[in-house]
Amino acid sequence: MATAIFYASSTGNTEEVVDKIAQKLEISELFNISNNQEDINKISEYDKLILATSTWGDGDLQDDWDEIWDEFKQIDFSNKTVALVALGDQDGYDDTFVNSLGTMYEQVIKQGANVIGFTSTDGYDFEESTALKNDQFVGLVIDEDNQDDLTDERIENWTNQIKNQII
Ligand SMILES: Cc1cc2nc3c(=O)[nH]c(=O)nc-3n(C[C@H](O)[C@H](O)[C@H](O)COP(=O)(O)O)c2cc1C
Repeated sequence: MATAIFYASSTGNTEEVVDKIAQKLEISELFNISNNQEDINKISEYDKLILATSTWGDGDLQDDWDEIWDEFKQIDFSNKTVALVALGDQDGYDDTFVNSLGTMYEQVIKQGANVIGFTSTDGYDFEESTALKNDQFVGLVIDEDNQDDLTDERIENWTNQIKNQII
């Protein structure tokens, strides 16, 4: 079965990152839930998924994810392999850095997901984040506000890391 990416983006940063990931992994099934929140219902049709969000407010999920969150919580993720991506700003929000990733991770594992694609915190500088497990980020973390020069390399490394499990 094909792999799909579901994402939402307020100012376009996550969208840009998702487009690059899709290109690297040759994934053509992309669903922007900022355009159509109903698309969330299609998650059940895939057993391999990449979910991407940015972080807003005080470590919150991006607004469109937030709006469908009650529905999202009902999705059964058992037998699904999931890789997570989050965008944040480690300088401006160093005590809630990519907390949206932590929120998404906790929810999908509660619903039975096999989450892959953890990454090192080397090269990031922040005080606190809920997106950590055993000192690793529970997905790919991108900071377009402070480290956009590292984005392509981070995407390259991460897509190579997950390729065999997600495609
Ligand atoms: C008002 C506001 C609140 C934010 N809150 C957080 C936050 O709590 N933690 C974090 O890591 N990033 C935070 N960010 C940074 C965004 O997640 C970041 O700019 C991201 O690249 C936006 O992606 P998008 O355009 O796809 O929505 C915030 C940005 C703004 C403008």
